[in-house]
Amino acid sequence: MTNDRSLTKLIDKTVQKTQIMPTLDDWSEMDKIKHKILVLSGKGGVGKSTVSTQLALYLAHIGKKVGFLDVDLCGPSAPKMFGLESKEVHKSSAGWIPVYVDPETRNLGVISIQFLLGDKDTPVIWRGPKKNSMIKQFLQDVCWGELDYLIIDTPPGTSDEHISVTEELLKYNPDGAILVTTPQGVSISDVRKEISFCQKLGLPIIGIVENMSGYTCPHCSECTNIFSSEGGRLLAEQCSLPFLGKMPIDPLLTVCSEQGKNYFTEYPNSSTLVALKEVATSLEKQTKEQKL
Ligand SMILES: Nc1ncnc2c1ncn2[C@@H]1O[C@H](COP(=O)(O)OP(=O)(O)OP(=O)(O)O)[C@@H](O)[C@H]1O
Ligand code: SF4
Repeated sequence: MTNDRSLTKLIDKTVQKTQIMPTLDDWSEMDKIKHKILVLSGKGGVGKSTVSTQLALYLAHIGKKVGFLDVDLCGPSAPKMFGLESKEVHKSSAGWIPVYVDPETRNLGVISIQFLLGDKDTPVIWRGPKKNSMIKQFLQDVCWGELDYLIIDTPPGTSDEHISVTEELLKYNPDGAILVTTPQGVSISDVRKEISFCQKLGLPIIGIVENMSGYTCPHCSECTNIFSSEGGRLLAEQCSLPFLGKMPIDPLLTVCSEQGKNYFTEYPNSSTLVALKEVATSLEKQTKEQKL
């Protein structure tokens, strides 16, 4: 006969099992995605969303199939950066259909809570459990189709959303996390916290990107180090992590992000594009090596 205690244990085990084992439906959608990448930063405003959106645009630009999931529920910025602010997401019987940056090629699909809100000024005032269930739905109910990369942009820090998205993603064999930092000490010390967050949850770290590393003059393309430089590279060396590259401060990039324009088609010969190519190449190399 089963007593109360063993029954509770049995239920706990079943719950754990159903939480860990994805259903066949979950596998079929997430299994079509080759590389699943989380983008994290310890501090706000270091350019995490800029780096992740530009990386997604660049990967799509070189012919990859890319999905972009914005799990910043309280401050979604991806729709604006992709020029999709007024769009709405549609639901089919199979799940949500991403909003495509170019509806013809459909090579870059985006999902953000902003597409569900209608009014972009509506604030999301949700407690942890509601946010967690939204994130879970984002990871299970979107019809991405076959993808080379799914890039997941997160809010800054290590909050409830990060734990939920990481735990959920770990069910689907992710490649790991890219950590974005600026070269200065304060941001670097926050990245150390992100490193230990990843280590505690068992999420591999793909590498570190140093953003706002020097200033590219929009007139002469001269790059000047206005802050200390190389902090991200040094941190990567100290922690034995791959350094994926650095992106300069480029005022033209700010303008493109603000106006939702594609930087590469606007400035195809810029030094920032060279920097971004380096980051994308390192990312491709690291994710290939990790999956071997
Ligand atoms: N390399 C860069 N060159 C020029 N401007 C940049 C660069 N990186 C980021 N920015 C600008 O800095 C501001 C903050 O960037 P972004 O929103 O990407 O940061 P974030 O780390 O995602 O912030 P949060 O997580 O707090 O929302 C934006 O106005 C963006 O255009
Ligand atoms: S960086 Fe130097 S060369 Fe370029 S516009 Fe400014 S002052 Fe002129």
